[in-house]
Amino acid sequence: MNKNICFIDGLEGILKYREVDINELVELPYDAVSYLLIRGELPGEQELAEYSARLHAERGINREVMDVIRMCNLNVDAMEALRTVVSFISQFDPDLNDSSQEGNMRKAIRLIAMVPTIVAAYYRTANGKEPVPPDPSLSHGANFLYMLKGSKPDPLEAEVMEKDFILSAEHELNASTFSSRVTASTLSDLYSAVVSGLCTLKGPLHGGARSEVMNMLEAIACPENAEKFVLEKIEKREKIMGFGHRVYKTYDPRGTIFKQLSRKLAEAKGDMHWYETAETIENAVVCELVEKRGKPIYPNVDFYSGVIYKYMDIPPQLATSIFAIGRISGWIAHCFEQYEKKKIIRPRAFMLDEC
Ligand SMILES: CC(=O)SCCNC(=O)CCNC(=O)[C@H](O)C(C)(C)COP(=O)(O)OP(=O)(O)OC[C@H]1O[C@@H](n2cnc3c(N)ncnc32)[C@H](O)[C@@H]1OP(=O)(O)O
Ligand SMILES: O=C([O-])CC(=O)C(=O)O
Repeated sequence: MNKNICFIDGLEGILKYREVDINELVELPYDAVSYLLIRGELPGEQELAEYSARLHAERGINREVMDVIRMCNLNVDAMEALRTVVSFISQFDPDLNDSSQEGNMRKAIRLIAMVPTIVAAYYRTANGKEPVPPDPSLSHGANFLYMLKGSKPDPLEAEVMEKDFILSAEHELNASTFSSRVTASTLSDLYSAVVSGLCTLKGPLHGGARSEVMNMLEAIACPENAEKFVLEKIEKREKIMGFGHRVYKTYDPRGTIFKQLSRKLAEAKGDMHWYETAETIENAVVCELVEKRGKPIYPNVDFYSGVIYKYMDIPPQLATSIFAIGRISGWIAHCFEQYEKKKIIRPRAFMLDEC
């Protein structure tokens, strides 16, 4: 029997994927974490080499897909493009209607491998640049940055990207995973389930908050403006993006790691500006909400990840689609578990009263 995909202790701030703590997972390659989520066990050396080789071999996209990406970037934003293109590529998958475990695994590998290529190609073509083909010698994170920017990434940025994908990979029955699982529960195909996840991740109360955090940082611009911005928002009873969580009543353990990583990047670049702006926002939100509500609200996974993207020159428009690159392994792990159950998820309407 497989270990639970995810364990969250929202009071103590503990997160595990398949019983491995997030602080240990973040030291592994994304491919190993993806394997762990989907297969249920950490891979041995040989298994990891084989899994990575399969992922690296499936990173390319064909000309028809490139044409659709070029069409998308005339009209739609990155998440709309990603949703459309993932739906479009299903027709090229020879295993689309093979619902055996092996057929689903082949689809999973293609999806995990191709999504970063789609996001990077969308970004480059939208900015009048030629897409950069994937480099099979690079890790998941380094290859994504290479396809996005067109040059081999600095090692610290590659490491941070890899960790970002790991920290974003899985979070139990969050809204997007739930919608992927519902789709899988009808025994619909894996592409359809991933499209459901993308559609749900896009909203600003979920993964869309990551883009909104970056827009907020840009609007605030410097630490001196942060407190006033926060106080005005709270006064108007508006939400501060990147704060609060349905499950965590304490600091999100991924928030702690993202905060450390954003400080590391800031120091390496000799530019504390965005880090200090973010920290001032955090202090103001925590103090003001303790004052107003008697209890604080802490940064969630979307807050300091947005700071990291600022340091890596990633535009806000891409932030949520980059979240999806990490989260797809979690969606797929849940779909596989659901396929095993062969049971439709069909809650009753009264259950929504508790949401
Ligand atoms: C990957 C992810 O999905 S992580 C979450 C990303 N989303 C965001 O960052 C958006 C901002 N945050 C939020 O909207 C919420 O905190 C959610 C959606 C994450 C969690 O929502 P819920 O558990 O339903 O909490 P809910 O929205 O009911 O908030 C409870 C209280 O805290 C307040 N609150 C919650 N989040 C915030 C926030 N970010 N800023 C200010 N106040 C907040 C609410 O106004 C509410 O106050 P009240 O009791 O006085 O009415
Ligand atoms: O779990 C949730 O509700 C939101 C989410 O996806 C995350 O925090 O990663």
